[in-house]
Amino acid sequence: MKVLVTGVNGQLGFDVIRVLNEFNIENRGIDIQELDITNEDAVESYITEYKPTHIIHCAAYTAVDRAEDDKETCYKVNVLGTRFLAQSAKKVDAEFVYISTDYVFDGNGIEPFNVDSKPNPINYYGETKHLGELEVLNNINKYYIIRISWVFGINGNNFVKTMLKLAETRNELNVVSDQIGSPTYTFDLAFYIKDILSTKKYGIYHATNEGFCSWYEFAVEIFKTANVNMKVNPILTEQYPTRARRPKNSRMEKNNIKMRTWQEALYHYIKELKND
Ligand SMILES: NC(=O)C1=CN([C@@H]2O[C@H](COP(=O)(O)OP(=O)(O)OC[C@H]3O[C@@H](n4cnc5c(N)ncnc54)[C@H](O)[C@@H]3O)[C@@H](O)[C@H]2O)C=CC1
Repeated sequence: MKVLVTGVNGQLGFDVIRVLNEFNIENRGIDIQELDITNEDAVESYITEYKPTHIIHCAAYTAVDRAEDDKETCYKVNVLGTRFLAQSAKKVDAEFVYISTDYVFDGNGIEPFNVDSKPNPINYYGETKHLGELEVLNNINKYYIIRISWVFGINGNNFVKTMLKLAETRNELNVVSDQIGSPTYTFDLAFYIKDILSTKKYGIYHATNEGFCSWYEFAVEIFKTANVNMKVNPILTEQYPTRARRPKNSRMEKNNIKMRTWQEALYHYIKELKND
């Protein structure tokens, strides 16, 4: 196995490399400095030269609110970048892992979305991630599309770090309580992704830590786990307007995937953060 990982400076790519190294799997992690995935020629020559057996595509334009005003860049990275990578993967006969998101769904109802539910994104970022999925489906047969949600990892910024940072200057916070999903630790995802390689069970997957909660419940658990005193007040989405709409129901049904609960994952994550 020879694995190329994009987005290595991001949350997930960083942990994927950590896990591949732990298992002595030959790999190379790259980010925009080494290869801008929106440059078609550069992508093709990079991949035909390195000849990976697997590509784990974690790079993306992930600024959900900014995407509404910077559609061109978001499209180039999430749609064209994915197309170029998938086409080049096919040329060298590499398996392709595309990381997608709960934001491909509209969030209507209260039932979990399953892998066959129809995507219907309600913000531009979600739209481009869905178009990215279609690029994968149209360009390569050996693919794993893995939809993940509410990610937290050691490298980069996320909700957990934001909450703990706010606690340095505040003792009361309002947090949205009517968006429900599954917080997920990138380290757990990285193990899951490593295990799926070469299974040849190509298709679409939902991978998250076990259990659902609101951002409000997530925040309460973060402060409890980190032993921080904080008054957290539940508020409605309407009371916290953002540039991009967010789906209210981000519950995803998983197909035969058992991961530890988000609370257990959070406990280990905060322990790791404190050791930093
Ligand atoms: N953060 C989250 O809560 C969620 C993330 N996802 C998906 O998971 C994947 C990983 O997310 P994160 O690690 O949180 O993202 P991140 O934002 O931490 O990292 C993304 C990386 O992509 C790189 N990148 C951006 N444009 C590039 C370009 N033109 N060429 C090469 N590299 C470029 C960035 O430099 C960055 O290091 C993404 O596909 C994202 O859409 C899905 C659901 C939730």
